[in-house]
Amino acid sequence: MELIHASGLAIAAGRRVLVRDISFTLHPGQVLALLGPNGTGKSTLFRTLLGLTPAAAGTIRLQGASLPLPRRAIAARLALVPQAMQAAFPWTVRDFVLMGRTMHLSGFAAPGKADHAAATAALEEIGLLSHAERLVTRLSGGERQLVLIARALAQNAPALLMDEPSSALDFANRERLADLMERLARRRLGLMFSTHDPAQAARLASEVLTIDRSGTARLGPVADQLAPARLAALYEMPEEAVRRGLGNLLR
Ligand SMILES: Nc1ncnc2c1ncn2[C@@H]1O[C@H](COP(=O)(O)OP(=O)(O)OP(=O)(O)O)[C@@H](O)[C@H]1O
Repeated sequence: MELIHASGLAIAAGRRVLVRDISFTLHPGQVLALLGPNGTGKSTLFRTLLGLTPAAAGTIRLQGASLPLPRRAIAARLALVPQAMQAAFPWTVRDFVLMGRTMHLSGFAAPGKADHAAATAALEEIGLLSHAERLVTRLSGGERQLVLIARALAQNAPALLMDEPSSALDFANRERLADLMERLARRRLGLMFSTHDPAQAARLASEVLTIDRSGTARLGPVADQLAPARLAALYEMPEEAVRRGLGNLLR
């Protein structure tokens, strides 16, 4: 069963079409990287897949069901790790992660045993269990990013959209996240993540979707998409500069 299927999709910010003709499929166990210069529409693509921003054209199917779908039906199929936490309220880490369970609760029902167990498992998975009673407003940027990942895991959706999930993480936590993503893929979750780091895409993904400044989307295997000439065209920079930037990745 396809977790996500996008066909002829055009994404827009307000009335401005950002990217035309995006087509891709995410299968269970697949890791798909999303690469492109700043402001080309990566976050907007995620918002569109989640039904939060209307598509300008094309179709999106989540596990065979076409958008638009009720919020709960989307949340049962797709979880998002957003780029940054917008938490003005001093929730504890545990309560914040429990919000990932909202779609499993009816109305204003209080979280039950299964919800607490899912939140605990998610915190444990990301190594945050000892931080469960801290306030999210007092966490560092990297710790907040880990909490966002835990909240998405607690949702128990079969597919995860991760918007630059390691941008604030230190080297050790980046490696832990990479290990976690590999574990999740082995458990047959589908993962789609945006990154500005071709090395991270090369390490984790089998396929790469790129969006360039002209609004063109291109899908292909990692080896083709991350070739220096292709990256040079994508980022509009000299191939020599790409080769310098990639350094050891090419050796
Ligand atoms: N709510 C909004 N209203 C109007 N324009 C928006 C809105 N959100 C985003 N945009 C515009 O849409 C374009 C794409 O933004 P988006 O955040 O999707 O890019 P991105 O590829 O994720 O960027 P980055 O790599 O910098 O995170 C940008 O030009 C941005 O200014």
